[in-house]
Amino acid sequence: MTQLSQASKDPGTTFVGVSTKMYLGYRDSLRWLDELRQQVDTRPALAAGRVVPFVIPSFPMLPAAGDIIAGSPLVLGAQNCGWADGPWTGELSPSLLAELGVGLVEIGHAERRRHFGEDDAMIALKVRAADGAGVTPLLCVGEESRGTETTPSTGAAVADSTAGAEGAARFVCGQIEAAVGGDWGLAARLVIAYEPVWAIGAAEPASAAYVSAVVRILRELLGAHGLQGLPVIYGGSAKPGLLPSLDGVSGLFLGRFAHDAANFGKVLDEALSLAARRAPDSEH
Ligand SMILES: O=C[C@H](O)COP(=O)(O)O
Repeated sequence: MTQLSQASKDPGTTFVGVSTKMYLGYRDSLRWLDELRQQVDTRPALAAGRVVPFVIPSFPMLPAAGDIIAGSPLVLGAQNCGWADGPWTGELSPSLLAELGVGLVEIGHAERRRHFGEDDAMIALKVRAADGAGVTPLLCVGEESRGTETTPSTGAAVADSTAGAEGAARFVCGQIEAAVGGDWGLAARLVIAYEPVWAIGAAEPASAAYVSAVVRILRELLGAHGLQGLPVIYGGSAKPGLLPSLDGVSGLFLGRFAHDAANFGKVLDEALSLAARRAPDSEH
């Protein structure tokens, strides 16, 4: 069992992760990974495991990244996977990723759904294969556009920062159900990255009120399957300052704004402060 799958069984765990997507080349990735390791090494409170940091570099970086983060609490992730060994030219099997020490793998990221035609059937195959190889699926879900609710009398847009949250939560719950083929036992082994598509690559994240509302309703829906405590982290232009304003969200999945490693450190501090507040007798 990977460090991540053990940690993810505790609903109090906070995840702080970052993907480089295709933003960094090889040398820049090495430099950045060194900086990220320093950010983690200078925060010994991470050893308690209540905050789990993870890093998801490009595929070719995985062996070097494994060496750079060895012995640190950082969990290594991959940005995608195939669903089988064998005649699948250009793919990477979950079993190979497991051999490289990968603890979690992104599946169904919005960019893969949009640009590479990944559909629910492919995503379900990947989720099952990753789980079978012992690599925790980091299932990426999120609505395409922010819902706009209108007042019945005037048709005017409701000026409510949580408008559309219920529709988004229901859509996301449907994406999760499709990704596990209705097998909620499998869903229990996932980490969910809730990433509203419209908030990815933006200047600002979705509002804290909106994200908290979507995740709250999502947890109610998941509760029908005994999964209200499933780890659900937020991604989409996340940056320092966001995590403390969220309610009921299990952490952040950072992108561009953590390509400055210092920002990753700032979010780790925020996560550690929240964890310390929940466990006042901790060593933090
Ligand atoms: O993989 C990370 C997410 O898609 C968020 O990326 P972003 O923070 O650059 O919008």
